[in-house]
Amino acid sequence: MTSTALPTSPPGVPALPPAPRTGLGEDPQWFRTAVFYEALLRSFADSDGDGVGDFRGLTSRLDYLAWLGVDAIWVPPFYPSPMRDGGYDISDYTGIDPRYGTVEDFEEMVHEAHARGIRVVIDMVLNHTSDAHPWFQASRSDPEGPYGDFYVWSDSDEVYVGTRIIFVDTESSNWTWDEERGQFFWHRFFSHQPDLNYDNPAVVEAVTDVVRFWARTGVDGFRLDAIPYLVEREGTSSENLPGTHAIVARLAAVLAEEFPGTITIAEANQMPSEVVAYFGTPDAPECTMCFHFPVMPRIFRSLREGRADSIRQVLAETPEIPAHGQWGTFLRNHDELTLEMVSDDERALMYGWYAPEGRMRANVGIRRRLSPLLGDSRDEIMLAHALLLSLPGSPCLYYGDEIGMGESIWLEDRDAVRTPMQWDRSAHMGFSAAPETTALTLPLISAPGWAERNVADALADPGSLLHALRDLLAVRRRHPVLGRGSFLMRLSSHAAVLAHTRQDTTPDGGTALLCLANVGDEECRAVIDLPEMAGARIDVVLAGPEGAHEDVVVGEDGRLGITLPPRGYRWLSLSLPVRES
Ligand SMILES: OC[C@H]1O[C@H](O[C@H]2O[C@H](CO)[C@@H](O)[C@H](O)[C@H]2O)[C@H](O)[C@@H](O)[C@@H]1O
Ligand SMILES: [Ca+2]
Repeated sequence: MTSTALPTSPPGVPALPPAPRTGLGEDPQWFRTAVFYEALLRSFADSDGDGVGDFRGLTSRLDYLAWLGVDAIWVPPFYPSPMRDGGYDISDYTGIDPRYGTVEDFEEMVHEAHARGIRVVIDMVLNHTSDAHPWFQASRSDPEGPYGDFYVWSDSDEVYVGTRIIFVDTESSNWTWDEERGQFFWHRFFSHQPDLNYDNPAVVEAVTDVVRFWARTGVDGFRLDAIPYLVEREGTSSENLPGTHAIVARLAAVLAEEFPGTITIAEANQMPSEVVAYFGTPDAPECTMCFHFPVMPRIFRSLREGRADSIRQVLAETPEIPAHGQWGTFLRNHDELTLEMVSDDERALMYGWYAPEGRMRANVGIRRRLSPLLGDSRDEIMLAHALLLSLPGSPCLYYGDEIGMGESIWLEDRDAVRTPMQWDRSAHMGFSAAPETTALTLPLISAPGWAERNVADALADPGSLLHALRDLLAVRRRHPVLGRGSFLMRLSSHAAVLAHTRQDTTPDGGTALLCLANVGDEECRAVIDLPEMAGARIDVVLAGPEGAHEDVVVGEDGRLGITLPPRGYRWLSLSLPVRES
């Protein structure tokens, strides 16, 4: 496969200035209040009728994303790749796979996104390459050559034995024997994805140049894929090691100096106590944002237990983060619903509730989409989003979940949740203008009840899930305290009711939002302790599910009593009365 390379500066020549980000506001803190949207390029919209989604297709749908209220898109890897891991197996870091379009198409997409006030975050896979990458080909054939030390080679596979295997469905070792070189090579993921050797300064230089290369295009940020695994050491888990942090900090310093305002998002599927280190420190910052992995399964767990304890607990175990940082939260993404960060008991519960059939599982997780996971329950989907949008962090939606798209567990691996976007009822559900006989990148969902869902129908129905989610996003946008404000868990008298406040700390007291969620499937009454809010005035900002709602007050005793319907949620704005001094 050929690639289309962007023009680059020869080594030693000062980098070109980044492309201007025309159309965007000047807010360097934009990521705090942003709603992100993962647009899986190959499955989003196909402009040229070859059955594969592409940049021009994505560009043609930006108006829809702007309408929905999306502030930033995350575009998964689009680089040349043998596509044995959905593009996370890169064979050319500075090219664009021609199936996705040209350099001009990419630049046009970034430009048009910016013109609509939408930022663009691209995926950067630094831990490993495809075995088809020329670096690996050179490394295996010429051990003494310039790329000989670019990967982690060993005469023995009895090295780093304390390191867990991540892709347990397919891999039995993190080492694979290479006949050509006559040595084992190290890989944390598939055996066709050799890990780069970050102990080699030439590797660090090479990947830093790759990051510079893409930063120059004017993208707004990078999702740093699989970042905990850069460096490995004997006698450790080879995860989150100091050497790995040093490399992330170095990358951050390069971006801050040469491309200020470019954000990084750490994909570190670890417990928050470990992840927090990927924010770095004010003196040595690392990432702008880090995904918070373990809160996600706890949202799902709480809905089946009818108790909010597990969410409370994981948030209690979440450390404070430096002022420059922000969590990234999500309900689903292009991978399995990962259960790596839960206990064995919790995992068994989650499989029982959400993956009763073996085919629904992949590695350590569940390869299903949001709507089918939640039994296509509108109330549960809305409640899950109300939680997502009110807990600390900037939320990321997954394409298609806004119309309740289904899954295909008959497809292999995580392709179950990567089927083409369903835009309308035309051929190929509006995803592609390809002839009816053309095989799409993946087959469309065919199950009755799921196959027909599409954006056009949802747009035409003011009562649709799509409209309800758009309204929810609009409420969040009107309340930036949900992105910027401090977070405090509140004491609730009912186990099913999660209560927390988000508060701005301005000299006059600022604003506070009380967010309530009844994760149970029965109506319940709860009393919430708000000791410093006695007598506060309350405005209802959000109330669901729809229906009549009682007026509530914070009594002079600092308590608020409320009855919530099954799966009910409320966002209440609290303002303290001005007291005479
Ligand atoms: O490039 C390899 C993989 O990298 C990301 O993986 C992450 O997802 C895994 C689950 O599929 C997870 O277990 C791991 O901890 C993460 O780093 C990427 O999102 C995957 O699509 C990709 O296969
Ligand atoms: Ca195409």
